[in-house]
Amino acid sequence: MVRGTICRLLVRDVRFPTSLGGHGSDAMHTDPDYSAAYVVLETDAEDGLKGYGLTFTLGKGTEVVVCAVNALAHHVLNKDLRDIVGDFRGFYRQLTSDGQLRWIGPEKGVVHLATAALLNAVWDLWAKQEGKPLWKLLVDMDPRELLSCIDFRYITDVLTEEEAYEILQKGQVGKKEREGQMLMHGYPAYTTSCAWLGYSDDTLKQLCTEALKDGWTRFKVKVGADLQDDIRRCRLIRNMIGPEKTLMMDANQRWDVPEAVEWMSKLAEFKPLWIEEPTSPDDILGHAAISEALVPLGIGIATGEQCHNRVIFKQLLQAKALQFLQIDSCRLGSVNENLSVLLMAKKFEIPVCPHAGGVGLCELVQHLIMFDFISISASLENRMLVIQQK
Ligand SMILES: C[C@H](O)[C@@H](O)CC(=O)C(=O)O
Ligand SMILES: [Mg+2]
Repeated sequence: MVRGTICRLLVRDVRFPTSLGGHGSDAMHTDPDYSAAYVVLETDAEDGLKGYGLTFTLGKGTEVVVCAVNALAHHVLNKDLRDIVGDFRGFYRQLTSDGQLRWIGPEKGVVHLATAALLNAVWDLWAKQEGKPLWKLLVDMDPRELLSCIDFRYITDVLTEEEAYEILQKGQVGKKEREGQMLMHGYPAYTTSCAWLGYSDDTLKQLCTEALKDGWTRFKVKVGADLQDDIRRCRLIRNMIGPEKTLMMDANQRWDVPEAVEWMSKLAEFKPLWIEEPTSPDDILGHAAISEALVPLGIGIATGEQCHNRVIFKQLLQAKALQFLQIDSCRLGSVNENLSVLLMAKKFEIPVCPHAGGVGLCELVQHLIMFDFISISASLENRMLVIQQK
């Protein structure tokens, strides 16, 4: 049973100097310091449990997100946790509809990252009070209760609550077996850790050798800054992993639409499963055009790590602009909004391969994707998550 009134909210600016080693670097983010705005919620309940939530940032931006969390804090403080989760849709909408703060969103940018951090902390607290990991809380939840956490505003033209209910009802079949499968075998994963853009060829070779030794079979390489470098690095990694293993490429929004098509046509010989974020995350029709040109070459489009909200995902799906959908546990408005995107992806039969890798993301996203497999998608085909290589 959920319990207690939220009596304290702490938010910390946590940063790691990853830029010093080029870790996490790509064609647009050459000096990322992996960071997080980290929220801790305390209640007056005697159990002493706390809710921990975060959103991922790249360094200096963290102080701005911390400010936004503080600006939203009054929506959470002194609230009874039962009232929050008892009307989670209403609470999500209260946060995202703040009459003054929504002007600097709405449901996008810094204020939405702050919403994600706060709501992630609420979900964590709820799961802890129920004595379950988050994925299990979601899996065990009655479909109607689960749907009551989702704000369907702006997406009912593609997914009504009743359709979502039918999806969840169908997902009940074989649920126990899939849960057992997850506990026994886990979820398929890939690594990006060998091939950040700032790494030398020697580092790439060394990390790739270690990854192969550790049994990795799916690899992602950063591309997009210099074509000749990309050709050399992609050849190197493809030669090392062989023709059978899976290779993905990630351009982190570097290109114009025609440039993306031209560039990827030159990298097609390395047989990438997908090109990720080929252009601006806001350019839905641009993604559709790139997809139309590259799918015949066997290259899918993956995007989502910088998609603001469910509306952008809705339109990407409507426009057939992506073949792999990458939710982000800390950019969308927490579990609430991620649930709506998982359900839309199921309706369009597009596999979800979440974005992760940054501070806390791999840990968070496991819960969402396990729930997706057990209760929604019931499929592992063309699906994987990303885990940090040790
Ligand atoms: C700046 C981040 O490291 C970014 O490159 C992550 C990313 O695009 C990914 O993991 O995918
Ligand atoms: Mg990416």
